[in-house]
Amino acid sequence: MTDTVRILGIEGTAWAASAAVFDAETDDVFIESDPYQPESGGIHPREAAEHMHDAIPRVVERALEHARETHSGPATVPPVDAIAFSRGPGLGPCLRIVGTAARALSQALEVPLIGVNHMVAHLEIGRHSSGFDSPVCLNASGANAHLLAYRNGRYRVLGETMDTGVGNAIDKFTRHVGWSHPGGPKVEEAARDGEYIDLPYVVKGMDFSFSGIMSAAKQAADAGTPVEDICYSLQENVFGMLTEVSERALSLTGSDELVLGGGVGQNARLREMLEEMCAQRGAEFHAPEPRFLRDNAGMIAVLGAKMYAAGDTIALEDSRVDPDFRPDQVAVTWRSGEPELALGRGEADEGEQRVRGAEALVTLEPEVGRVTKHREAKTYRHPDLDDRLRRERTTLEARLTSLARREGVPTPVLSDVDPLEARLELEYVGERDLRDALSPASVRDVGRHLARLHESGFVHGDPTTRNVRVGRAGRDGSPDERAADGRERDADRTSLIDFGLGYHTDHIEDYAMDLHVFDQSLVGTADDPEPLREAVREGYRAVGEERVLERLRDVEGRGRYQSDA
Ligand SMILES: C[C@@H](O)[C@H](NC(=O)OP(=O)(O)OC[C@H]1O[C@@H](n2cnc3c(N)ncnc32)[C@H](O)[C@@H]1O)C(=O)O
Ligand SMILES: Nc1ncnc2c1ncn2[C@@H]1O[C@H](COP(=O)(O)OP(=O)(O)OP(=O)(O)O)[C@@H](O)[C@H]1O
Ligand SMILES: [Fe+2]
Repeated sequence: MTDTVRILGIEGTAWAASAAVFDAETDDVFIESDPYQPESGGIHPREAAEHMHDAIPRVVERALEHARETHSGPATVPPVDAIAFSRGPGLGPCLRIVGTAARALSQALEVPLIGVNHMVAHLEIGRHSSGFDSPVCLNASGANAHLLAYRNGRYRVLGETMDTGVGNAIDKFTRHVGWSHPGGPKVEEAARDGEYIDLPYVVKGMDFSFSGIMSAAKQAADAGTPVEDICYSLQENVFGMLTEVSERALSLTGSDELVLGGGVGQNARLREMLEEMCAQRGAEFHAPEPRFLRDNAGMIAVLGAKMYAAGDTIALEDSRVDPDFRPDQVAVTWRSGEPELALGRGEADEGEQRVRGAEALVTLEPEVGRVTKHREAKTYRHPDLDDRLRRERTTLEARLTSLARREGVPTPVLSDVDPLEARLELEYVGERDLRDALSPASVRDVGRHLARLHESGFVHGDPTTRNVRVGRAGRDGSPDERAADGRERDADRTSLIDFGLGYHTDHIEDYAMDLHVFDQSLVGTADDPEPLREAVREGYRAVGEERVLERLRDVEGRGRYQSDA
């Protein structure tokens, strides 16, 4: 008998009925899958469940056969050590079939049961095959799109889609033009012959939205724009957005490793953009092989083995499936004691005068009180899109930095702007980034500033802990004067910088999103974010409207699994 761990994995959250056997000693992963292919339209939950009902027993049997064939122990010993299954997120009717099969098998073989979060499995398979320590992970799947990073025992959601998953968005467009499911590979194919047309591009901090670009794409198709041009431009904008937010996540966390997960990760253009972005900033990029990107039981078995080694099994009575299972709900038992991301590390050493942000190269001259910010070309983006974004953002940053200041929010004084060159010259403010000086008092101050912007009818757009400076402000406002208003100690006073993603709006939703972006960045950078999140709300309440905070609670309640509806 061998003592190597072998795990049987079962997957069936939506379309892939799949079973796998992972052998931890040889690192071999055997996968047997049977995809559901809708006759027309997208995934129908009932049809998908019928498919699972038929196909799960078949693929499980095939995987078990493989396990028996490769098993060296006596026939009385079970061929696998545990059964791991996707507990969610996914379509309820499909999940229940998988759950039932897994429970039955665990009882029949008398081996433990392991409940795996499908999204965490998409991430862990990349960590497993790359050997990276603590990467940021971009999950680009059908029903989801989000950025995850490990911190303090959980995978934190640094950013995510504000509406549909990325694959579903693409699939809806292809349905509109009459193509069969799944649409992603067809868009990739058609894009080869396309030319660039202007389409919306929406990122808010590390969150992003696909609804605007998708309606524009459908309208363009209805108006007779060549479909290959739309496909090409959809890929450029949608994948450009995902690449940009990934870069923001690397910049915010200080990580220099990125892994990709999910079915859309099979797209060569997406991988090319991520690869190029990472190369440009000196980070490492890894995409697992295609059979591990699309939904598959291999990733369930691999994570199952890690959980098994950590003793993370579940009792039958606790093994209910969860269609809304979020990755940040999972207690990451299999990584305890591992090193954390070195958060708070900047890209520049003390004394060095150049900082590479997510967007720009920033030259700091504190002794003369000056900062020069240059949005350099991002070669992963289409040049037309790149020119447009850099120009727009430079102009907006100049305009809103000054406007905020007039509305009483401390920001740097602007001394020069050149939109064509995407270059700004600003006053040097503060002593350090908020990321390195988090305190309830300082974030309370930020809460007040955001409320004041919103009261004036615009949003910051990217209020992260790196876009707030703390400590002695710029040239005006003597320390005494500011201390005299009795609010915060001088050391906790904050200035806002980097307004390039800001815009005018009177929608409560946009104000709530602004706060949500700040919240997520606190969650991503602080060990104990709760008191800080509370302090932001306190500060906001003092100046702004309660209904924005109410809307913020709605926004937080979203981000649930969305079916293909
Ligand atoms: C919860 C679970 O059921 C769900 N699964 C899922 O979405 O299947 P996945 O295999 O990760 O991704 C399927 C999506 O991946 C897209 N896709 C496949 N090949 C593609 C390609 N070459 N380019 C773009 N998209 C592609 C398909 O169009 C489809 O939308 C998820 O992970 O969100
Ligand atoms: N006016 C300023 N005064 C002092 N420091 C500044 C100023 N502007 C920028 N910095 C420093 O440079 C860093 C990067 O600047 P900025 O956020 O504007 O660039 P970016 O590329 O847009 O970054 P990101 O998109 O990652 O937020 C800031 O985090 C801050 O440390
Ligand atoms: Fe998936």
